[in-house]
Order: sequence, then structure tokens, then C-alpha cells
Amino acid sequence: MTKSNSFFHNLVKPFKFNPTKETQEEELEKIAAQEQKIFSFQTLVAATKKFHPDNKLGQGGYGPVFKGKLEDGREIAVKKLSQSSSQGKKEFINEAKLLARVQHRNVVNLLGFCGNPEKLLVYEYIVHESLDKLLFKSANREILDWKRRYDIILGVARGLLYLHEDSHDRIIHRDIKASNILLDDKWIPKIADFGMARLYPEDQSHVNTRVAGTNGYMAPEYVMHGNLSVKADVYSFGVVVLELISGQKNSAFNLDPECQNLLDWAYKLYKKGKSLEILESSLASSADLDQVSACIQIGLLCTQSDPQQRPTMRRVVVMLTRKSGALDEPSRPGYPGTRYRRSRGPATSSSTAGTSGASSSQSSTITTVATGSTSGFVGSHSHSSTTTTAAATGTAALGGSRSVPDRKLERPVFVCSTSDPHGKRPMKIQD
Ligand SMILES: Nc1ncnc2c1ncn2[C@@H]1O[C@H](COP(=O)(O)OP(=O)(O)OP(=O)(O)O)[C@@H](O)[C@H]1O
Repeated sequence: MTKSNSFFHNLVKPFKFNPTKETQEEELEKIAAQEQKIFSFQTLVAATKKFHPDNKLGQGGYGPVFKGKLEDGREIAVKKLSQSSSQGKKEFINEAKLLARVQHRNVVNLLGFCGNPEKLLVYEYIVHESLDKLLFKSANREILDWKRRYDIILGVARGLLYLHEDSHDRIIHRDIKASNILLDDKWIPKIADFGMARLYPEDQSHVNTRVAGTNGYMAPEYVMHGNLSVKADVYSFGVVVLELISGQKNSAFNLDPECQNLLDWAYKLYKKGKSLEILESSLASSADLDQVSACIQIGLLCTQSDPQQRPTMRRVVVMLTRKSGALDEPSRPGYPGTRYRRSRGPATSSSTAGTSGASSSQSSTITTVATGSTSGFVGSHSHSSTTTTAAATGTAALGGSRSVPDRKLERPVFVCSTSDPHGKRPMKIQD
């Protein structure tokens, strides 16, 4: 049955089977709610057994996530947005409706939402949950053999390409990392948390506490200058690629004391022609070594210091899927604290797309930082729980490192206050 047919069927059904006027109206309301993806609070309370702690899947920066089951049997994940946002109910619903239209095989499906009395988002439940749990916290990581890891790399690349170029409202994710990649029953990766900040805009007064990304995944130009573009996502994607290949977490890397982090290590080995040494040993039997070395090179291309040199996601997908052909030589990876030199030549069309607000933000945001304030970042293995914030006025900028007990701020964060008063609010890409 087509969608419009099913809508018509639903519309006439109550008149057929429910004789009283009240019930007809109730039914119609229900249908309208269904079509608009609005869930009642009671439905979600019942589905999660009153948000029972046993049903808690995890705690993210925006609030806890609970597993639930709807009356029709569908399993759901309900994200409870914590209360501190001043966003009105109407705006929330508008934004949620917009995001509900974002649909792609590699992006988590937002089933709907509830705006009152609490703000809740309802997602399809993804069986294998997040990649970080399997990759970094599980004794069962061999389950992710090379084929699965390669498919995850390709799927995430396609999902990001969709968000950047093909969705109705093109989106920069800003927080691509292993815990925001969920794996379904067929191990298909789904990007989660896209557009979260659209639903959760920050008050000006909260701007210096807004989570803007996660240590180890944030591109240097974003951390140091507040320059946000699609290339920041490309960078984070590159980190995830190298993490998937090595089984090492970039922000907790400690295998080689001479290397600051995983990227540094991968690049060093690459330059010596030994890049395959980063491959996790459990993958040795399942790996296609040509594919692995191509993926390492792509990971390094994505994490290059100069955002203009990084490929677009479209180019990444092409590189991942073509059978042969030489790849570009990656230059040194960047990470917060390193300086990068902009390439002098004209920007390619791909690299300029989406550099929203970059130039205007640069001067006022963090001139002091740009000259190399590095505290809290270099040597990420020794700073994995450092939090970095910029003052709302934009004067203190980087360098202030502190540990904050609040889960929301547990991770190192940076807020580019001048360029982006809404903190993590995802940017629409300029056409
Ligand atoms: N749709 C889903 N299906 C299954 N599990 C989910 C789903 N959404 C979230 N989870 C689980 O809930 C946990 C918390 O998710 P959430 O996205 O809120 O936080 P996070 O990504 O860990 O951190 P942050 O919000 O700080 O980025 C995830 O790690 C994941 O395991």
C-alpha cells in the first residue's frame, strides 16, 4: 500500500469502526499525531517503563537515553533532553520535524518526538548500539572482522556525504566519533546525534559550557580558530577510520611514547612504508591488505592539517569504492596544538563549500590561540579528560584547562563563542 493510500485507509478506518463522535475525534487526533510524528508523553513513559534505570542505554551530553517498546512491538531509543535549554516547545517541534525528514540508510531514523512536558526524541532502536562499546570496551571485538569494519567505514562515509550534500537541509554533524555510530542487526552503521543542537540551542549565558565536540575527534582549525566547515567532519571521520583499523582510541593512544596520538603514529609508520603495522592484530586473518592500506591512506588524507587539502566526503566515497588508482600523498596530520599552513593555491570548489562564518570568526575569536596555545591538547594521552572552554566574551580563548564533574562537560570541549553563539548548533552549509 502506498503512503497516501495508507493515510486514506487510516483516515476512514475510525469512521467505519468507531461509532461515537468523541472516539472518532480522538482517533483522528491520533492519526494526525502519527503523521506528524508526535508521541504523547504517556506513550513514552509506558514504553520505557517510567524511564526505569534498567532500561537506560547510556548517558550523553544532552541527557540520558532509554530503551523502550511501543505497544505495536517496535523497539525504540528515547533520548531525554535535559532541561537547561530555553528553547520553546514550538521551536523544538519545528526543528524536530525538520530532522525527522533526514532519511538515509546510514543515518539513524528519528521516529518522532514529544515536546511536552519534557523534550524527548524517539529513535529506532539499533541493536548493536554504539561502535565505541564494541571497539574499545568489549572483549568481543573480533566480531568486527575486516569486512565489517570496511563496510562501516564506507557506510559512515555515505551517511556523511548525504548530510553534507544531499539532505534537504545540509548539515555539518560536528561530533562524528565512535560513540555516535550505531550498528544495526546487519552491522550497517547509522550516524546518530546529527543535528542535535538544532533541537537544543544554547542560551547566550550557557555558551561557554556548551559541548561542541569531543577530544581526539575535533579538527584543529575548529578547536583553535572556531572555523567550522564540512572539513571538520571529514577530519573526525578520518580519526574514526584509523581507530577502526587499529582498534586504538585516538585520545587515549599510548603505544609509542614518541608519538602524540594515533594520527601521529599512523603517519610516522606510513612515511616509513610500514603503515600496515597499525592494523589491529585480530584483523590479520580477515584483512584485505590492499584495502587496509588504502583505508589508512584515506584516513590520513582526511586528517591532514590543512582543511583545504582534506577531500570532500564525495571524494572519499569515490576513493573507497574504486577498484584501483593511486591515491594522493597525505601531508602531516593536524591536531589541536599543531600549526597548519594553508595551501597557497586557489581553494578547490569542494574545499570552500560550507566554510560558514570562517573568516569573520577568525580574527575576533581566538587570535591568541592561533599563535599556538596548546595546553590541554598536545599529548592527548595525558589529557584525555581535560576540558577546554572559551569564555563567552571570546577573550580568554583556549588554554584554560580544567576537569569538570558534570557529565555534560566531562569531555574536553571547545566553544567557538564568536563564530557560533549557539555552541554546537550544526551549521547549514552555504550554497
Ligand atoms: N538509537 C539508539 N539505539 C541503540 N542505542 C542507542 C541509540 N541512541 C543512543 N544509544 C546508546 O545510548 C548511548 C548514549 O547516547 P548519546 O548519543 O546520548 O551519547 P554519546 O554519543 O555517548 O555522548 P554525547 O551525547 O556526549 O555525544 C550511546 O552510546 C548508545 O550506546
